[in-house]
Amino acid sequence: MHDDRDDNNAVSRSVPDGTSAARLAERGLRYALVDTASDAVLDAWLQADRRGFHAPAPPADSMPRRRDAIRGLRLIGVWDDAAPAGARPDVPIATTVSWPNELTVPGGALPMYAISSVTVAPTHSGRGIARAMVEGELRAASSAGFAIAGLTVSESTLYGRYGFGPAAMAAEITIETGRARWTGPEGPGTVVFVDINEAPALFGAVHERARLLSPGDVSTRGDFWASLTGADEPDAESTRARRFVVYREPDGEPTGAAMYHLTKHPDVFSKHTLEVGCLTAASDAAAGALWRYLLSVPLVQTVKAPLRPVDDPVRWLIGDFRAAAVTVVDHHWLRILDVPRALESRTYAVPGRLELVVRDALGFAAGRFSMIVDDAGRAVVARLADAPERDAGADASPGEHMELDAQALASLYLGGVSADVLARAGRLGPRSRGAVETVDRMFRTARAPWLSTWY
Ligand SMILES: CC(=O)SCCNC(=O)CCNC(=O)[C@H](O)C(C)(C)COP(=O)(O)OP(=O)(O)OC[C@H]1O[C@@H](n2cnc3c(N)ncnc32)[C@H](O)[C@@H]1OP(=O)(O)O
Repeated sequence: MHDDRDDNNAVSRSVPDGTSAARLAERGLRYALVDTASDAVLDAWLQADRRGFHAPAPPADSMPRRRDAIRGLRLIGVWDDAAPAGARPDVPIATTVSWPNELTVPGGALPMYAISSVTVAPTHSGRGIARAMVEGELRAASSAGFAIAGLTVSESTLYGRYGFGPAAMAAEITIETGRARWTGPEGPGTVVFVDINEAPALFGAVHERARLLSPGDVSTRGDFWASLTGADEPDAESTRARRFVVYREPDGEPTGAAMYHLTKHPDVFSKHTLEVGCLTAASDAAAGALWRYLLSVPLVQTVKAPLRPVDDPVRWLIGDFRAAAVTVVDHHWLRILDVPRALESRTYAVPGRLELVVRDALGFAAGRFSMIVDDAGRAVVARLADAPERDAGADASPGEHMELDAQALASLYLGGVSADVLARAGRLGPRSRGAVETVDRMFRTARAPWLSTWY
């Protein structure tokens, strides 16, 4: 298994991008790595990050924990040293954070450069600061040897311009419990309540197995499960409302975990809404048992589960298909930085040959590539000379031709969208039509890609 810690050290120490530093310096702004040895500097960065997402200032006694959670990461700040009197010059006007994690892909996993906390203070928006930071992080990822970068987004309009594509969708599932009637099998194990103190370790252990079953899912950072469950802030009102259940196999092994809270109906005590904060499962039996449990909680009229896989089997586990309403949203956005390495890191459903011509305004993925997949589903991808036309008569013909941009390539990568859909939407080059069926046979996966968390 890949060890994230080695990459983490390399990433957090690597210098900030010179091109972006120069671009921002022209505007009188200082772009730099955050000095993670200094508590005061970390606190100022955290303040900027929370302000960027309109979050309340954190309680003072939570600061040591918050600092520890980010100290090992690559933190970038942008400072306006010419801020007028009264403004706090130590608080950055823009932030990003990055760290290495592992992305599950069909047939394996590969290191990924995760980017988050991209914020620019409203006082400084619209001046190209976010662009400089995101491009800087992509250059940093590429020079550190990452083949792929990823992020989850506050708005889906932000990252396509940098070559990110929506690669794994999420389903928001709303189920009317009164109509649902369980028809699925009964698992052999048991659903039990667990205390919040036990929740982070149990949820983390289950997810660590579950994430490897879903292309598109990622490894999580050390503090992630304490933060998601609220175990790091047990007295907060939102935490106290949460309930935690675990599915244990007959031998006691936990293979599923769910967290939820109830939103009370203002008038009718039997019409509450149960909101699922997390459902992670390493087996179909565990997922089914947890769904069955959630749909049977008394006094609940509606169960709402955001962030589910688009092919969640739950609609086939209940008696009334229309008891469940499903809305699909973009969720995991990926950016391919090294085409041969990214494509060679996953397996493919059938053998085949392709010639890919990738356009990329930022350059990372641009070029012509031959892709040959063998009978075992393993790919060999090679950069070809940049001649615009291949020699049609040559036996070494790289295969059917597909022309696309970096964003479309990222969306195709995990099989989350078909080339047919992209072609119908005019997202592939005009000469790509002949390759569509081949690409779809090769890239398709048994399961829809899914990212089970935010990061
Ligand atoms: C991975 C994550 O962290 S997702 C979280 C993103 N951050 C947030 O949602 C926090 C609140 N928002 C913000 O902090 C800022 O408004 C940001 C980060 C979204 C944008 O910062 P800015 O410095 O104003 O962006 P910048 O001026 O660099 O604009 C870059 C490009 O994005 C576009 N853009 C900026 N804001 C938006 C928006 N809300 N919707 C669509 N496009 C936008 C600009 O038009 C510009 O396009 P172009 O370069 O192709 O011409």
